[in-house]
Amino acid sequence: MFEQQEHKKITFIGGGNMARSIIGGLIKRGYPAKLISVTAPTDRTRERMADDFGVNTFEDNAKGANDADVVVLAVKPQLLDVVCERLVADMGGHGDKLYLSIAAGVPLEKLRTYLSGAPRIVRSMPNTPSLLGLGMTGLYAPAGAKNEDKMLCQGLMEAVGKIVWVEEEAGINHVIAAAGSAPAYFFLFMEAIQKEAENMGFDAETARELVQQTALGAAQMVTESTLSFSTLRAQVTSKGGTTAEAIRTFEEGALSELVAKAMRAAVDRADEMAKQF
Ligand SMILES: NC(=O)C1=CN([C@@H]2O[C@H](COP(=O)(O)OP(=O)(O)OC[C@H]3O[C@@H](n4cnc5c(N)ncnc54)[C@H](O)[C@@H]3O)[C@@H](O)[C@H]2O)C=CC1
Ligand SMILES: O=C(O)[C@@H]1CCC=N1
Repeated sequence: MFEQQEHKKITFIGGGNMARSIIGGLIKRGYPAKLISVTAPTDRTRERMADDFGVNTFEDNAKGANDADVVVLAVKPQLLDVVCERLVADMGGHGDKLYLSIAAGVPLEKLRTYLSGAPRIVRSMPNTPSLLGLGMTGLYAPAGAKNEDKMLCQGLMEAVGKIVWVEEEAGINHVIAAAGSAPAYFFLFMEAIQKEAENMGFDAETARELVQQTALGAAQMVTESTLSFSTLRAQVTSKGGTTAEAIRTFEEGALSELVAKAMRAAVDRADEMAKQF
């Protein structure tokens, strides 16, 4: 998978949770650490990146990005304008580099403005399971983007999980709702089950074990089966049994509607961010 990227140097601007997940996933897949650089303002972040993954680190964004082929924009959305403008000013231009943004809610046209008209920009929406090579990333490139650039970004993100291209930029916000933010939904659900298992008398460790092994088993069943989610659910739900009562309780609480509302709230927030940042 890395043939075409063998000589590509990647610099991550920002070394937070998401950059860490992608870098960890790349290293796990055998991407050479010496080709990866990370910039971050704090010593601690840079030290952790160097210690954990053996990548190059820089305090100065432009120094880190100067000889990169691909610059991954991995700072918080609200910092992107300042960070990008400073970056191109310090590099003396956009350098015709390929920029891959992972930021939620910052439209490509705004990125292009912040990056002084850079012609090669791809947007992506990854998620943190990338760290384990189990990421799910949405990618968007504008009409006219070079196929070579698209394939490079695809190859990078495929190295840490699965990818899907969206035709319209708005699709990136739908990927946020269904995948980028979604690990947190599952964690929340697990937190709730663990909490009640503890209320029922299990110690925290046992409660966690009950939840995590069940979540892992369920996710693995979904992955290995061609059956629909609802069929798999039906297989657990004996007529007149315990699961039926639990599911009825979820339905009474309109769980599906609540999930839909939460996903729409994530999209709305991304739309709002697009106006702000
Ligand atoms: N956390 C997640 O699950 C996901 C995050 N994203 C996107 O990834 C981006 C980063 O998010 P997180 O990693 O969660 O945030 P984070 O807060 O963990 O990381 C941001 C990083 O940027 C660094 N930073 C701050 N100012 C900087 C500067 N001037 N120059 C260079 N680096 C600077 C910080 O030190 C920090 O390491 C955001 O745009 C977010 O929308 C996208 C998908 C999923
Ligand atoms: O919460 C956020 O805004 C980012 C984007 C998707 C996951 N984390």
